[in-house]
Amino acid sequence: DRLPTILTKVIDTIHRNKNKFFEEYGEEGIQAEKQAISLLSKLRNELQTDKPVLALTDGLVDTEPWNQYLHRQQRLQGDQEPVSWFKSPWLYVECYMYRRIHEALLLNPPISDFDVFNEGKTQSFFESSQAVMALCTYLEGIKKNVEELSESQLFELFSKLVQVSLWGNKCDLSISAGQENSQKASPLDSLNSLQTFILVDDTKRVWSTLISAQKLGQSGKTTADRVDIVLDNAGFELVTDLVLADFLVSSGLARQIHFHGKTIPWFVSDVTAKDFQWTIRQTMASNHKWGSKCGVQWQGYLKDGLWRYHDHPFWTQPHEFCDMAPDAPDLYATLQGADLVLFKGDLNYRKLTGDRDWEHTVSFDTALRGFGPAPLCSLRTLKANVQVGLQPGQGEKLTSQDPSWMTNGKYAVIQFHNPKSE
Ligand SMILES: O=P(O)(O)OC[C@@]1(O)O[C@H](CO)[C@@H](O)[C@@H]1O
Ligand SMILES: [Mn+2]
Repeated sequence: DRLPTILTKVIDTIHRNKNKFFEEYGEEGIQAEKQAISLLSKLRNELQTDKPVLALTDGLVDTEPWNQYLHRQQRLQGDQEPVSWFKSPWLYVECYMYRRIHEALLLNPPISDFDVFNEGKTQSFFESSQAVMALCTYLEGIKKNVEELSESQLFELFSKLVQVSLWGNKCDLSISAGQENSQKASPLDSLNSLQTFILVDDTKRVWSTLISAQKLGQSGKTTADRVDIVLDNAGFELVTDLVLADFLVSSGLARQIHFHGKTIPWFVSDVTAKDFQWTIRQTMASNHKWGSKCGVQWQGYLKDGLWRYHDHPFWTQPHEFCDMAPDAPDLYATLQGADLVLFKGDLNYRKLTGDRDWEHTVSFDTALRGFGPAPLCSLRTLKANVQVGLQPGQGEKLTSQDPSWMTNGKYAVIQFHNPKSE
């Protein structure tokens, strides 16, 4: 239901920007706009009428892996019928739609790098600005006396900011098919009342991992070397991740944070390099004292190499993460350098667990099927029907109380896996 609506909005966005393309590129811009819309209308028709999934033709670095994946699907389903939209795994065709949107633009220079989701992402940031400033104010308050805090006080703050980042994942524009979905109130006030909606809470295990990774650093202080954050959505969610990352670095819990974003516009609201830089610049430019102080600090962390931003085409392919070691060994090796990897959001959870119809009581470790480059934790609000690691009877109870618990975004998990303790 959602995908055709999203495609229609994409077409409308391109059309609304016709004048901008004309001003920038003249008649060539108008031709590109028409061509891109025609490709996207064709795509919508293919999707709605269960046509075969087609090979990509745009010659990007990931075109070949995508086309190989199509062959893989074809082999899996047998060679009688072509792989088509309704008869293929949801995870695969949903990812494929976003890659085809990118292809439609890429094949049409000069508008190839137009981000069709940019308007929604920036709007969602501006609509959350009060909540953003409340978070920045809170963070600056913590940082004033962070040196004097005991380990248990640090744990309390860590747990709180993990939850803020967790609930930040409610604000995604894909689940709402692009409808406005921002954070209006300060999330800090509602953490207590949201606690009962966290179905699995492994925060203490995450904390123990961070603490046991503390080594004596060059500064003469003990710290873990590196925490990686596999980002999800721009807008409010990204700010919650930056706030958590700032806390980790400024409290000395981690020396470095590596962020992982997307190379192309993805699932409506996911973070690209441009969104990442824009969000930090925008926060810096805010006329709120603590907001701009945070923005300046974040820019400084990037300049000093304490924060790094990476992207890799694997994040915008349809593969489950247990395929990462063979299919993207360089990315797997990068993640192996982290003391802890945080995976944000629902799509990452689907890829961690392979989006299978697991029994809810199957363990997270089992569902990962060997994926474990480093200790890892999923921070995810539930929006798709896969959930593992629950207690016996927990899933049944939820189904009877709230039948759409797996998809309505009201529930969440903080789920941890340590490959070293297996
Ligand atoms: O990964 P996110 O941003 O938490 O969620 C992405 C999402 O909204 O998009 C799909 C629905 O179209 C689902 O995978 C999931 O519910
Ligand atoms: Mn997302």
